[in-house]
Amino acid sequence: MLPIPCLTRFDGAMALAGSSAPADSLKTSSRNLRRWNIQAVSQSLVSCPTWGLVAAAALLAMGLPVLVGCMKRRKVPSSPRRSSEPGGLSAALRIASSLTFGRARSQRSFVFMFLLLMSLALANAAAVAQSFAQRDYMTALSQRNGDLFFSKLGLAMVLLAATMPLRSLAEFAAGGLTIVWRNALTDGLLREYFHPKVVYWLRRKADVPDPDMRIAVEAGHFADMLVLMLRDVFENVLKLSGFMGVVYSISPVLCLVMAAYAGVGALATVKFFGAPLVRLDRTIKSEEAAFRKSIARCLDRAEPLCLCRGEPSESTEAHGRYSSLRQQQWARAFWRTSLGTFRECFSWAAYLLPVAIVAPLWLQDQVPFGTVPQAVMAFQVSLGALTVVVRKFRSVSALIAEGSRLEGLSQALSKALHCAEHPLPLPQPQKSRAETIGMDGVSLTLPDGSLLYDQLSFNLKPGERLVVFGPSGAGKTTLVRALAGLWDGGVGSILHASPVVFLPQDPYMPEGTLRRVLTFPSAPNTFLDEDILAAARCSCLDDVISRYGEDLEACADWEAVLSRGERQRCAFCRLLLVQPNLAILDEATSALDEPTEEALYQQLLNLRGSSTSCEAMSVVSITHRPSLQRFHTHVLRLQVDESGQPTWTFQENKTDLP
Ligand SMILES: Nc1ncnc2c1ncn2[C@@H]1O[C@H](COP(=O)(O)OP(=O)(O)OP(=O)(O)O)[C@@H](O)[C@H]1O
Repeated sequence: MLPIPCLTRFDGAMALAGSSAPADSLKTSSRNLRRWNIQAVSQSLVSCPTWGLVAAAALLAMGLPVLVGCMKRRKVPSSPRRSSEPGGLSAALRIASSLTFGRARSQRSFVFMFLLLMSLALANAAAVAQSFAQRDYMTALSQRNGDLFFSKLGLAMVLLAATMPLRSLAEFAAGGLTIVWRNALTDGLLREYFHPKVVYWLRRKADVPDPDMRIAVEAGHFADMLVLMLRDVFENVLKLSGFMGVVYSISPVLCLVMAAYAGVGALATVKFFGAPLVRLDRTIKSEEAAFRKSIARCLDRAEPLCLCRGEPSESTEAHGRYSSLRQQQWARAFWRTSLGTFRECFSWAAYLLPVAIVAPLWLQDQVPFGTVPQAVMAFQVSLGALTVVVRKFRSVSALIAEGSRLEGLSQALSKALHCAEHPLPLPQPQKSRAETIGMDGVSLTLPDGSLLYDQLSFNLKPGERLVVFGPSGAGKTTLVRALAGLWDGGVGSILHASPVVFLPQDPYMPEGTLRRVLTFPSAPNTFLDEDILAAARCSCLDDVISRYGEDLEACADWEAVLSRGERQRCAFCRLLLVQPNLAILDEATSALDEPTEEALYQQLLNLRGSSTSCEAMSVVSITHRPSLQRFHTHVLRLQVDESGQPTWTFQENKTDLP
């Protein structure tokens, strides 16, 4: 039910009018009373010190936060982290428009938007009709016309009843739209995030510290707030179109005053509170994410942290982050308080102005009494619609902050996608079977421009195996990165066989079953159970599979329960199952004892590449252990000469093969 707040202000006059005379003499006596009332009102307006006090208090309450806000503006603490998020409103608008008109739009979102718009439009029409019914029953009440009063009251109740299902429909449409938009946002971000090699480049190149939080939490929150905002805008435009006409029909002056007042309010809000609140919201979001990540990281790396007794140091770090976050939160609390006070003062006018302008019209007999509460209601609703920015500014600023963070992630993903598709030098799959790896004039550089190696060239034929030696930091892993397309500094040409399997020193352990761990990243039903178990035994994993009763569906936190050597053997099992044409092992057996390592390499010698039926698989091994040399046909040595320049030698291995 819409409010009728000014009724009580007129009940004294009504009581006087009602008790003074019979109905036919009412007009004359009430005219006298009205004259008396006008005098009384004007007298009290001029003379009563209370009014002056109220006005002074209002001015002070409105001015003080703005004044303190101006003083504090310089004191908004700057974040210790430099944010690379794109600019606020435009970024949020870009995301919103991509959901509505861009790639992420869907037919279902239009259906929900249509339902939302229709239900709000009908509910609003019912509310306008209700305001007229209200005017009539209030007038009937002042005239003591019981029949008219009850018939108009009945009409108002029918209109109210019609509004209820329309409001439920609007609620449902808003909920549906939120889900559709959240899906669109999350799907788009996830698709890019899991595009091959994008995660690597996102971590290396982009200053986006918390993509997980943005995708998992903020995308949903943004969709939620965007729908609420859209609903508010729809609702307020409709209200405005309905009730502003009502206000204008009652008093054009009131309509003008209202528009001017709303304009000033919106401008003051955006100008004084806009920039600092949006900036603080954005900074707090980033710092909260960094704070959360620093705590989660300690849990992830719990064992090494406890072993090096690093808790006090990490605790100091976490408290430091939190204290910076707290400063930002205090600053935001101040600005929000100022905004809230301003909003309160601003809304007083919705009670005072229409009464002050329309009551004299009734007192001069120019409008019926019901017009006064109707004017108050229409004024409040229209002013509310015009000042939606003032009222909802906290949500607007949070929406802008999250929109800009999502746009920041989207831009970082595009950049990472570009790097993933254009690494330097660009490794190409081989065209002929004459070689499994060919490097021609490859020079790799570090981000600071220093040279790792110059004009590196060598070839391996199918079945040949290369071992790479070199001191720590010589660039052995960087060579693997260049082969995998994970490097962006260098020139030259690289060819390699396909399929190729990379085995890093610290292999990736997925969540889930033992089957998934032993076959990752192949689909679960790619291999037969007996083949998986046989490959696990060949990888010296007998202990692990018997510990789980040879149950491939067993689940555990594999990162935590398997030793590093066991994890390396799991990765080796994947290699035995896939049998690619080329395997690249970067210290992939470094955690194993020598007999186990040699047993695994012996297995490699027996493997045949998946598409070369007669040739054995080619292997590139990076290691610090000279004992592995005898399993390889060629040796590449990366060194640094006396003058500090990187050099390399590539030779055939003359030692006897096992
Ligand atoms: N993303 C990067 N940015 C800057 N420098 C890097 C980056 N990655 C590697 N480096 C530097 O490149 C050099 C070679 O690193 P790489 O990991 O290839 O050495 P490595 O020979 O494999 O060493 P180790 O035997 O210790 O594993 C090192 O000095 C390292 O600090």
